[in-house]
Amino acid sequence: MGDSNKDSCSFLSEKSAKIFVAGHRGLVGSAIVRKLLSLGFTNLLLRTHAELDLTRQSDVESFFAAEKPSYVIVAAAKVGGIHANNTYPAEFIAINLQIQTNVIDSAFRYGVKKLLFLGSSCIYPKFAPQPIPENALLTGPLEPTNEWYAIAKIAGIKMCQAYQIQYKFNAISGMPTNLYGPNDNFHPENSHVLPALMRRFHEAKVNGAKEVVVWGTGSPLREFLHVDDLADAVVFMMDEYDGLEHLNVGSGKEVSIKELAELVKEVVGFEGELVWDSSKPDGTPRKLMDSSKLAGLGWRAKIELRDGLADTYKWYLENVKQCW
Ligand SMILES: NC(=O)C1=CN([C@@H]2O[C@H](COP(=O)(O)OP(=O)(O)OC[C@H]3O[C@@H](n4cnc5c(N)ncnc54)[C@H](OP(=O)(O)O)[C@@H]3O)[C@@H](O)[C@H]2O)C=CC1
Ligand SMILES: C[C@H]1O[C@H](OP(=O)(O)OP(=O)(O)OC[C@H]2O[C@@H](n3cnc4c(=O)[nH]c(N)nc43)[C@H](O)[C@@H]2O)[C@@H](O)[C@@H](O)C1=O
Repeated sequence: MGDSNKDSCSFLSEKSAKIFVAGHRGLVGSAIVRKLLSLGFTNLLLRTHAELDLTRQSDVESFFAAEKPSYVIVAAAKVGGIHANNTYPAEFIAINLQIQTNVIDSAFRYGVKKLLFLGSSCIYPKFAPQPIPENALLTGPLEPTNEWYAIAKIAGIKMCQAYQIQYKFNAISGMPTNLYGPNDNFHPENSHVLPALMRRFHEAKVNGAKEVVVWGTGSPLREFLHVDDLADAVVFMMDEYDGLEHLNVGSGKEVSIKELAELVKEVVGFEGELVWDSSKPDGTPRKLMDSSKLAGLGWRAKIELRDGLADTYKWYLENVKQCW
């Protein structure tokens, strides 16, 4: 923690500071907005994709020149599950490199006090030691289904570090594990596993289907974190952390995809059978992160998976028509 630079760590005391939350309508961005509003922040700067396309460098520069935010949280990105990552590699590398490069560079040029960039646990090697410490970065080959996205995210971490080193720009990075919660993407093919299964089990229940297909073998292990816990961690890092190294943000608990499927089935109330489609990729066998650095600073996840699933299913039932 950078005590020598405590001035830039006063985020929580600046409730009227202008904060640009990029990607505020997404899973993560919307949770960050909820958290900031609940804490009493009054001056959030928000733009939809249609209002400001962050891949357009000159538009991003003009926006920062005109608005001059004090703080920036980068939750805008091209995001998707294993199938989307595997199918659209060009979009995953190009769009993510463009968005993050434009936002980080303009934030520095237009006097932003502090920026937080969000990566993902897929930055680590496919066969990293478990739980995965931050220093496992760049120690081995990546998981092929998402290496394009991972390369972009690694470039984002390195760009934050480079701007800290050369320009003393306070740009930090957090690496969340697999997330879920309100405002997730429930697309049948392009979403992540948890929203995909929630929708599939729900539709099977409503339609009286006897079976639900689940991808892969069910053996991969994943660590899930409710997005409200992530939003809490983001605010914590904005207030407390100025380090050069990225920080892992996880729940510390892992489940197999088979266990997850059984849990989602139970929460949704589907009573039929699971059928495994082993023609679909499993992806990384295991990616439990070591989040002890963040824990050492005083932050821990609070929401249990079962409670978070119930909360998300309630949201899904109330908002399903707005999901796509
Ligand atoms: N979901 C997960 O499990 C995980 C997510 N993360 C990271 O968290 C961050 C947010 O992810 P998540 O909330 O899930 O993603 P979502 O897809 O839910 O939201 C992405 C947001 O980015 C915006 N966006 C996308 N492209 C552009 C663009 N060209 N210009 C402006 N805005 C754009 C979208 O805007 P609009 O709504 O207007 O279209 C949307 O609000 C990402 O960096 C991701 O890597 C990390 C680990 C796991
Ligand atoms: C957050 C992280 O998310 C992605 O990585 P991932 O963890 O592999 O993501 P996933 O949620 O899509 O799958 C997890 C597991 O679940 C299985 N699975 C079963 N049935 C469905 C299913 O119906 N949909 C999906 N998507 N997966 C399914 C699937 O086969 C796999 O074994 C990265 O590309 C990258 O975006 C990233 O950083």
